[in-house]
Amino acid sequence: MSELERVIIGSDHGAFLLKEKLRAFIAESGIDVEDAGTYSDASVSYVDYAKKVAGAVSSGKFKKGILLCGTGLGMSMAANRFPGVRAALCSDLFSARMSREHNDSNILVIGGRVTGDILAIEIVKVWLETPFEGGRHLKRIQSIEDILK
Ligand SMILES: O=C(CO)[C@H](O)[C@H](O)[C@H](O)COP(=O)(O)O
Repeated sequence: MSELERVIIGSDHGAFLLKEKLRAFIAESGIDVEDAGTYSDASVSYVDYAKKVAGAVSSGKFKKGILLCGTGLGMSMAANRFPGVRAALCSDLFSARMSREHNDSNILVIGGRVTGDILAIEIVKVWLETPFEGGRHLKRIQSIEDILK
């Protein structure tokens, strides 16, 4: 990993086991990872965990977050309500890389019932390692924030 940063990770029950695997992978990579839950496979609402992780990124406490649920859809919808959050649902390596290079995504979302564990780990690795390109993309991502002004 070239870019050592703190990361906050959260999931609902639909991706609890994947969260445990990704958390271990991130920690083994030497990156400080905070676990926002959930802490078992008991049924919970993804919204509560989206709020924890997206809130922490939106406030600037964490630069990057990872959210996981069954499909990744509910987490994406909830996380992208937070100012400054650019949550990207990725199920392939190209999208993960482009979400960083072009969109400066600050939350990666993966569906644990969609994406296998090995691919999910590769997606996390690419996402954490890929820098934002800036340039022509900067104005575009800034203007996302202007939409609701
Ligand atoms: O994206 C989601 C919600 O929109 C997730 O897939 C949830 O994990 C899923 O809805 C949970 O479903 P369950 O039947 O309650 O396990």
